[in-house]
Amino acid sequence: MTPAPPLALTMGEPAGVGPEIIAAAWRALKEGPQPFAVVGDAALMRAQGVPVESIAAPADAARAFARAVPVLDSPLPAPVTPGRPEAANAGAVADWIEQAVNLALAGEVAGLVTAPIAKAPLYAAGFRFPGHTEFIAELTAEAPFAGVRGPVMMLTAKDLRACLVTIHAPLAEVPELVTGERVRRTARVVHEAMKRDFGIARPRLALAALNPHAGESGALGLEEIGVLAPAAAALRGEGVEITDPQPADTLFHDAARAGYDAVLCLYHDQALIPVKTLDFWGGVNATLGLPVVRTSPDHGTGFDIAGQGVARADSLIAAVTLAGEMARARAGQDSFSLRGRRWAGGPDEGAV
Ligand SMILES: NC(=O)c1ccc[n+]([C@@H]2O[C@H](COP(=O)([O-])OP(=O)(O)OC[C@H]3O[C@@H](n4cnc5c(N)ncnc54)[C@H](O)[C@@H]3O)[C@@H](O)[C@H]2O)c1
Ligand SMILES: N[C@H](C(=O)O)[C@H](O)COP(=O)(O)O
Repeated sequence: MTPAPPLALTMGEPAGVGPEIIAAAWRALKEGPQPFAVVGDAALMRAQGVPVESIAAPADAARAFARAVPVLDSPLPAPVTPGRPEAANAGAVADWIEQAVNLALAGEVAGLVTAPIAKAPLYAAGFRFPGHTEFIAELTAEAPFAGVRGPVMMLTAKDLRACLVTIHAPLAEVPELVTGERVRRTARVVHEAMKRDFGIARPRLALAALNPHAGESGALGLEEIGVLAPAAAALRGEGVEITDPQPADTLFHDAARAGYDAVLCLYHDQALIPVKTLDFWGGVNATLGLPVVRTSPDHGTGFDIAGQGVARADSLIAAVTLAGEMARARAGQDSFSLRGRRWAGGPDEGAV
């Protein structure tokens, strides 16, 4: 089996569940066609009880992948205690992400998968971005990109792709942030990403309303009349197939999901509740509208269970699988899907 081009997998917060779920993901995927090179601390990877091979370049990953975790070694400055993030390591966590992005921009990897980071310790160390999404957007801002530039955060599980119009905004600020321009830009990014990264020739988008019953013709709020419906009409006028704002509670049942390829949700939990309800363990966070493919597990660092050997790798496995599929779609390769492949412990067909 010809291995796919490697992905870069950043280790994330070393005191979180990242190192152990990377080890579990490698055990599940090592016989499969999608190699990855870990960007992180080789000694910490080795401490997870898996064979590790330090490699000089991502091109060496495929050769080693079936027998050892390939690591582009970038050692941490301070020791790691599971569950207790160390400020001295925050710089290395950000550096790993930057290294992986640069490898993707240079074409040395097909995309990147990022193990969870903990925001608060990074903020305390001076990290000035809300999270990976905005950081990677900044790192790729100067790179050429033939399309409407994001970033747009998408959470996906099984057949649901939920794309966020606002991300980590306090709920009280959402109505003011949901402008016609932000809705139009998000929809354009999603429309193009469905074609570029998912091979969907004629994307069908749904738009969630903000207010109960989509505002009840204005009786329960005016955002649908004044902002959302006009934005949807303008988008349809430029060839983006998108619904008028729909009552959010009617958008996520089985039959509704069959009616669209992606749904625009106006705030964080409007997207993440249905995604994590549909498949808490197999959801994936993907960043759309950037020059690089990037996915991440839908969960965080799990400090309360880190190092206990109970963290599940389902979401990371799904993130690696999806990144490989998006990279192949983006590269215009055959629409071969990893989902059709089964290997020891890997995701079953349709698991995400
Ligand atoms: N992909 C990412 O980088 C990412 C995603 C979400 C949250 N975060 C960050 O992670 C930190 C902690 O976030 P949180 O506490 O809100 O959420 P969390 O996902 O870390 O933990 C929530 C609950 O889920 C459990 N859990 C998490 N991952 C698990 C796994 N793989 N297997 C089994 N159980 C698991 C935890 O034990 C905890 O009980 C925050 O700083 C947050 O911003 C990062
Ligand atoms: N997507 C996660 C969530 O919102 O629950 C998390 O915050 C990760 O965000 P980044 O991928 O931007 O780090």
